[in-house]
Amino acid sequence: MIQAQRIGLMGGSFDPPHHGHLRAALEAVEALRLDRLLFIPTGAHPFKGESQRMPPQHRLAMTRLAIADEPRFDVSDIEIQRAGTAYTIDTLRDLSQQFPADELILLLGADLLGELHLWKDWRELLEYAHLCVMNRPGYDARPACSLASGVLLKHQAPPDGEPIPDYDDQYFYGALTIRDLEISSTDLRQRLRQGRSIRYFTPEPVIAYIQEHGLYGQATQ
Ligand SMILES: Nc1ncnc2c1ncn2[C@@H]1O[C@H](COP(=O)(O)OP(=O)(O)OP(=O)(O)O)[C@@H](O)[C@H]1O
Ligand SMILES: O=C(O)c1ccc[n+]([C@@H]2O[C@H](COP(=O)([O-])O)[C@@H](O)[C@H]2O)c1
Repeated sequence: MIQAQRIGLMGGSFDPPHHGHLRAALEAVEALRLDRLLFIPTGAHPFKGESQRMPPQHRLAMTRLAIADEPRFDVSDIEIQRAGTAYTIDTLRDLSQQFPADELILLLGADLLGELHLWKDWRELLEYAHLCVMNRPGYDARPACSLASGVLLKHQAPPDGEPIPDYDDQYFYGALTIRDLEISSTDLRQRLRQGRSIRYFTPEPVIAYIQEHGLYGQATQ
């Protein structure tokens, strides 16, 4: 009999991917005992205009290069292939059909929590996946707790007065504390535009790709 797998999902623009993404993903794999982790570069983003971002084929290629050394990591182009706006709820529906016997865990950095209530059908995300929120420097994870308690109530709230638990199979919502790494794609893009190095913030093959294709204002090599 095939054993059910625990599959982590990490959606993002990955514009470009960096070691903040990779460390967060690896810590989630270890802490949550994930068998695999899928990086899912966004297609047409619900909130971000496409003119503000690198075209999806470049973000997909850079993400593939970034994760190449870790056998438990994989990249899904499911959102890039989909026509129309790429909503996470649609991705979860599709993946839960693709992996019916497996357990899906959606990983979110704390920066996403402030806007989670604006996502399409956000309360229904939990019909398809566990949610796991990871801390991120500069973002307050506390709003997560009030939001999460709303989510928990729909399923199985902790008894009155008890704090939101850390990751626990009993609950659908979990918080995972990871090592703080103050790295963002915004900062990397800014450095590139200023002609500064992004070495050691992201794997070398990603830097080579950026230079080869002249992305983010780099001269083509
Ligand atoms: N340094 C980091 N530590 C923890 N989580 C991170 C870190 N960087 C990104 N993430 C998480 O990875 C996912 C994808 O992030 P995204 O691709 O938007 O990167 P970003 O650095 O936030 O980009 P940008 O600066 O363009 O907004 C999100 O859940 C985000 O919270
Ligand atoms: O489903 C939505 O309505 C929705 C709205 C905004 C963002 N998301 C998802 O949030 C993830 C992180 O997005 P971002 O903005 O950090 O690139 C990515 O997987 C997006 O598809 C999803």
